[in-house]
Amino acid sequence: MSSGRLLSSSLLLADVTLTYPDGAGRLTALDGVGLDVPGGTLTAVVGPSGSGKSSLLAVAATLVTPDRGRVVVDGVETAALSRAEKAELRRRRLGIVFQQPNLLASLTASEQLELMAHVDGRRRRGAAGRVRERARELLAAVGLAGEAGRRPHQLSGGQRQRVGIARALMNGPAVLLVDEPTSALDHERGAAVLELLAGLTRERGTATVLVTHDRAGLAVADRVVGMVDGRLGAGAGAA
Ligand SMILES: Nc1ncnc2c1ncn2[C@@H]1O[C@H](COP(=O)(O)OP(=O)(O)OP(=O)(O)O)[C@@H](O)[C@H]1O
Repeated sequence: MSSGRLLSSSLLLADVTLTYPDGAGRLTALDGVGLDVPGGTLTAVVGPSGSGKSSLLAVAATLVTPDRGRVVVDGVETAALSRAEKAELRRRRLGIVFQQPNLLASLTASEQLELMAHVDGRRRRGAAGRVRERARELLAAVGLAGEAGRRPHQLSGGQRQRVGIARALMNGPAVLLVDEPTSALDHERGAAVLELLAGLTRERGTATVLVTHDRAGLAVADRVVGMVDGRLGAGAGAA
């Protein structure tokens, strides 16, 4: 094991501060944030608009570099990585689920997932068949075994979000970052998507961070943290 790796947690943020330019000064979006999410657990982050939730996800995703602090993804310290190394880390160890799944209109559900594996670029002999098999397995895991051949316009909003979740899991990520996955869904479909995320987190051992306003999200979480003015605190019931 190289010295840059830690085994204790799959996502660790320590004393993370992020500021943005704001006129003549700086706006503090994250203020000394610490978060430790072990594999196989789901942490829900709740908080008012502008409190820093999206910034937290962007930093955890290595899309934005904080002014200060550590971001450790699956044991890898990210501070010293080049842009290319961060991109590879994202492809191999991070899964991201967005508010809208942004599926490609011309591809079937299975092809949306297969594309992820090809972008990942790990090609082996016979890989295409295995990639297809994995896509089918994941679509079955999100309850879409019968929909693998359907294109986005033939799927409901909830089904499209499930495709987005399966796609995020395609490369076997250690860390799953989820941003308001139920905002476009009715209560019942939203609750089902959140239950699914919690189940997949335990089954696949991902360290999952879920930003949500949805009370059903709090119910499925192992831990709820509240975000106020860029700071994290215990947040059970804070939504
Ligand atoms: N690219 C940026 N440049 C400047 N300021 C930004 C930028 N992104 C976010 N901010 C500011 O940082 C603060 C935190 O924003 P962030 O989007 O992380 O909050 P949020 O909790 O996700 O909000 P919402 O729930 O509305 O999505 C806000 O004051 C916001 O205006």
